[in-house]
Amino acid sequence: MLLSSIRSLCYRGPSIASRAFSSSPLARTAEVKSLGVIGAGQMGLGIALVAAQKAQVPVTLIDTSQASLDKGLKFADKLLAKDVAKERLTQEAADAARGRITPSQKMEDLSGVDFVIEAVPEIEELKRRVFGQLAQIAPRHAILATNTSSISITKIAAATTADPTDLQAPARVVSTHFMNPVPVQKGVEIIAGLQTAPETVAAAVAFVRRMGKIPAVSADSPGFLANRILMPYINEAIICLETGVGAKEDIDSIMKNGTNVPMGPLTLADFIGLDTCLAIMNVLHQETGDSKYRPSGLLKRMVNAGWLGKKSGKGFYDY
Ligand SMILES: NC(=O)c1ccc[n+]([C@@H]2O[C@H](COP(=O)([O-])OP(=O)(O)OC[C@H]3O[C@@H](n4cnc5c(N)ncnc54)[C@H](O)[C@@H]3O)[C@@H](O)[C@H]2O)c1
Repeated sequence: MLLSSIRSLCYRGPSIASRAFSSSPLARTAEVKSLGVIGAGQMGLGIALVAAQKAQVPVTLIDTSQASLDKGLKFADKLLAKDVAKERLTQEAADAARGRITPSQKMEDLSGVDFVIEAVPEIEELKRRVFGQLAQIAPRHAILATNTSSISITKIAAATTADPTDLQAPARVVSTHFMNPVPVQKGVEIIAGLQTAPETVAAAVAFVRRMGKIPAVSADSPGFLANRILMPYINEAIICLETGVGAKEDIDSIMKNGTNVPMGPLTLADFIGLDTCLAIMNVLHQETGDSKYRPSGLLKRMVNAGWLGKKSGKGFYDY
């Protein structure tokens, strides 16, 4: 079922990129022996930690900010210590997982990895710049994955064409869209751009399975599946707050206790990050031109105020 979804979502025309890539040894994904993660924020850190623990591959974790790397690794230590305390993990396994993660501020340290997952902020220009660099640095067999929540994979893949001698780079770009928090959520959306080779999608599916995750395939459509459904729900909850339909506690309470989800939509928005929620709503609104996706005014004002949710200490609630 999943494989037929992959086939129907991937372009299967006679592209040079696709033909060249299909003979690559990476079609056999057991050969993914090392991972690079770009961005050590809440998503990148979680991806690095789960890959080190479950897929047991060495991970090079890149961030331009030393403070983010320090904060991320401190958080990894805390998560591992909690697992050891609860006897979900032995101390040896925790030490081994932590020892597989190497922090760095240099993209050049990705020159030997087999698979890269980018998790920098949801800004199209930034992601395009990172993929432009990555295509020049990563080995020519490496899968180049993005964790974008909403930006077109086709556009991100197109940013890898700076080197005219590397025709197959866009065919190696795919999305592995992990859910937050990565160590807890099982689902991962896999999205192919127009240029993505079917082998790249198969490699992504196989690798996230090695990480203990459950892949689901989506088309390269605004918001993909998860955020196309989730974000209008969160946005509507914020509009209900803004227009006085309910207090924040009541909005969260009725959705939590009435639809059997672990937290209400405003708490969830705080956990995701209000900047990320706004960025996704903007993509849905701009790409579809449909006013039903217009971001709430309150969401915009909160982001302008720097109230980004849990990560900034203040959102709909205080942290
Ligand atoms: N937060 C969520 O719930 C969630 C869920 C799924 C997907 N995503 C997506 O994952 C991505 C990352 O989101 P996040 O919540 O982890 O963001 P975040 O703000 O917590 O972390 C981003 C990190 O990227 C670093 N960074 C910025 N520019 C960089 C560069 N050029 N090179 C290397 N590192 C750089 C920052 O220093 C920061 O540490 C976004 O695309 C987001 O849409 C987020």
